[in-house]
Amino acid sequence: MQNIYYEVGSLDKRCYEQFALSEDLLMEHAALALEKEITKTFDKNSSVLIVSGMGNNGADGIALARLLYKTYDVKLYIPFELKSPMAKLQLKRAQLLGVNLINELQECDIVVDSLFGSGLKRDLNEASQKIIETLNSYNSYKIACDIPTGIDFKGDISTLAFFADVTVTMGALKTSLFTDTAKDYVGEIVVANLGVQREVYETKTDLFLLEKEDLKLPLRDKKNAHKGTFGHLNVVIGSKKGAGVIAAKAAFGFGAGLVSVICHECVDLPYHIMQTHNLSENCTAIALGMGLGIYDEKEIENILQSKLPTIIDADLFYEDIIKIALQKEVVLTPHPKEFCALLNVCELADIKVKELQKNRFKYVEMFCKKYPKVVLLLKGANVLIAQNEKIFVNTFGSAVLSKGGSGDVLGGLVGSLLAQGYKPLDAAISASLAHAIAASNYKKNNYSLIPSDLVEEVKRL
Ligand SMILES: NC(=O)C1=CN([C@@H]2O[C@H](COP(=O)(O)OP(=O)(O)OC[C@H]3O[C@@H](n4cnc5c(N)ncnc54)[C@H](OP(=O)(O)O)[C@@H]3O)[C@@H](O)[C@H]2O)[C@@H](O)CC1
Ligand SMILES: [K+]
Repeated sequence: MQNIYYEVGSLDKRCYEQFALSEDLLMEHAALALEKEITKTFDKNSSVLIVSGMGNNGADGIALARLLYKTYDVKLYIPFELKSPMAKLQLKRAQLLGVNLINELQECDIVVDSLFGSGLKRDLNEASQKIIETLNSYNSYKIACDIPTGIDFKGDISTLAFFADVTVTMGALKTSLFTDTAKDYVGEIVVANLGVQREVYETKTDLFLLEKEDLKLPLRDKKNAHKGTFGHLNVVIGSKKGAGVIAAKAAFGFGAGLVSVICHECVDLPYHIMQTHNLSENCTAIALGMGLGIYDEKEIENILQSKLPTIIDADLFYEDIIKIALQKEVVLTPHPKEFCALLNVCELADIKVKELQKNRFKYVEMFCKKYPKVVLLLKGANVLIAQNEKIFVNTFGSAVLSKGGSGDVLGGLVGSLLAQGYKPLDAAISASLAHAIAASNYKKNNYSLIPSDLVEEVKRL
């Protein structure tokens, strides 16, 4: 797990005040990290186009031009008059060496975007948009300094943004790199140390980036065990029966000892999934909401009042009845539209998906403040998993999963881990990672995955 921050200005300030590091020194390390990203892959004499803006992001790029001078074929393009004192100082240094300043963009082996960084405040003007458009059209290897130009501090893009292969971000990870909008632009993310190790630079945070190592599979180390040792999940089947059946199959494949569906009509089930009319006596967790449709209010009310660990998905986010469960440690797995409905039901906000997507962290925080026991898993290109004040980001998902049924598999995986005794937050984290990593292991192509393929990949983790 890695730390994430809303902003790192205060961490830079701490470096100056507590460790007597200078802005110049921090910037030198930023430029060294950019240099490393080039020298590790590209041969000497490769051509490098560096596009530098008027602020300190630009200054990082100009410092890089100096570091690469003589070994690489550097072309430095500065489209606007420099404003920041550091940028002016870096340019003076570069000019004293004789760095090649160019007046027109030229396609090179490598492009470094240091036009705007964390200081981007307004929409990109026309000239900047034109530059980014041209850079994006190049076949070059594209490196963004700190953050791709065009992505603002909230992670939003108002006009357009630089498409990076890699983003070398300065000091620490920022939330702006992990919005759904930013996902297509940031490429691989590398953190640059700014003169001290990250554990020194970073302070306490409640935001975390999940890594593969955070996936805790339900591996069995007990030898003296029977099926009851691994729990019994009850999946409530609704009017769209397939959803619950998909969840039940996924749960079984992810280690639940027993899985039953609660359904009053006949359902086509594999032999290893059982059917019941009421909660099973030895039930250890419940999954409900997927494909629910029209429901019996009394029955759902009873289930929501149960003390058993519960995962709730889909249709119930639109219903007032869900409030019964929100003072408990339930796991909720809404997609953005469902989360908007839930915020409305909970009288927290009346917003559309567009507004939510621009402020995912804000609305997740708002919800968790009101319901600190609930584990919220907000689906998206980057999944946010939150409880109380902590938010975890899962970036392993991809468009492979953009299919009907993927969410039902996730619900089943969460339910399976709950049934096996995982704490709700741990169940949500490991299920979400298993879901996304399994999908990325599917090698056929990125359009044909169906729920049963996904479950097969989960079984192979
Ligand atoms: N602090 C540190 O210790 C370290 C900082 N580091 C680096 O500094 C970067 C942050 O630097 P920064 O604050 O100077 O911001 P930056 O992104 O260069 O742009 C600001 C300039 O752009 C202008 N401007 C803004 N929007 C505009 C628009 N739409 N259209 C036109 N102009 C616009 C704005 O003008 P103003 O609003 O002031 O009029 C201002 O002049 C950070 O990303 C990292 O790379 C690293 O070296 C590590 C150490
Ligand atoms: K940039």
